Amino acid sequence: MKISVIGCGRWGSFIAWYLDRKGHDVSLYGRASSKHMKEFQETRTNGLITLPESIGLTANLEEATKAEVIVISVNSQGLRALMTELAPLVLRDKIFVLCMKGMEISTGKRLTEVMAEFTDATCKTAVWLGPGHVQEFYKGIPNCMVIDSQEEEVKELLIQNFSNDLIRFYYGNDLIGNEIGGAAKNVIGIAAGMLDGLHLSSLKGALMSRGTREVSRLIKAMGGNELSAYGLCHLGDYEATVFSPFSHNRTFGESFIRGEAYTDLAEGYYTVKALMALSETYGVDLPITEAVYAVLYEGKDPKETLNGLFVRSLKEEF
Ligand SMILES: NC(=O)c1ccc[n+]([C@@H]2O[C@H](COP(=O)([O-])OP(=O)(O)OC[C@H]3O[C@@H](n4cnc5c(N)ncnc54)[C@H](O)[C@@H]3O)[C@@H](O)[C@H]2O)c1
Ligand SMILES: O=P(O)(O)OC[C@H](O)CO
Repeated sequence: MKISVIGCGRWGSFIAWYLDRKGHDVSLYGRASSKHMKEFQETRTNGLITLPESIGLTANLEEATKAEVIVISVNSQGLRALMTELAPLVLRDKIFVLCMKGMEISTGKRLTEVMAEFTDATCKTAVWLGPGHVQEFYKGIPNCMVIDSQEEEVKELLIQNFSNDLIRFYYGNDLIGNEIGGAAKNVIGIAAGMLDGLHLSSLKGALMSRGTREVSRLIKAMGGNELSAYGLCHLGDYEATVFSPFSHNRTFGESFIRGEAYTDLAEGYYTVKALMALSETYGVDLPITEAVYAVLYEGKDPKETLNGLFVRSLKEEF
């Protein structure tokens, strides 16, 4: 398959490497101003991954849209700007694959809903979610992921053509649940980092249990399948987020508690805002999300906020 990957950061560059390794004809697009693209053009490496010569590097967006499959892996808040830039090219008969975990804060939309504003009926959109860090895949450590789409034939095509010994893909069947679950796991990842920063890592078991529970409530209220919170998009991603030293979201949470600056993309920092709005819209109680929001955006003391979670009225577990 001829595939373009848009977004040449940590994840987009890995996807390009992975799909090239799978035998596809891959090119990687990055803006000419991008430091990631400059690094790849000059050295073919970003320190995490080295791209073989078989992967074309381009800073020409029109060229990137010639492929039949267009994978997008930019920061979630940047998707609308990217699609606005693509709009004059009038794209038809394309399959877009979103490799991103977030939601649009300004509208509260899931990323496939943002895509729907920009694509016509000839274009199809899928999401690719689940656990995995470049550092591990690149060493040959396998993992399981999920691809979901409203179009059955698109799921089939992508899963058949993308699976191999490194990634076992499952067929998703709950776009709402998978998108919300994938985005929300980054907020739980920040909470996990905060616990690490407070030397309370032993609470991560409870975080896993209660985090999945609150996300499952939200998914159900939004019309999705609550079980998706226990699937690869969310619970299945906790090892890579709640526990991994490679997780940007977990590291961001820990750095925040320590008062240290953190500059890499931590999607949960933005997603927490979108989840707060959804909590209100759907009337769903999201105590962990609220706690993360209070610490990040309202300047609340982390330890006191945690104590606040413990003194809420006592309730049934399920
Ligand atoms: N296991 C997984 O599924 C997994 C793993 C890592 C990251 N991710 C997701 O991938 C997404 C990207 O994360 P990352 O860690 O690669 O971030 P990153 O900051 O390393 O890379 C993002 C890239 O997007 C580029 N970009 C932003 N707007 C653009 C635009 N309009 N046009 C072209 N390029 C644009 C930036 O220049 C940057 O190079 C996030 O949503 C993240 O949650 C998923
Ligand atoms: O490094 P993080 O926290 O952005 O997480 C990356 C992936 O989503 C883990 O599967």
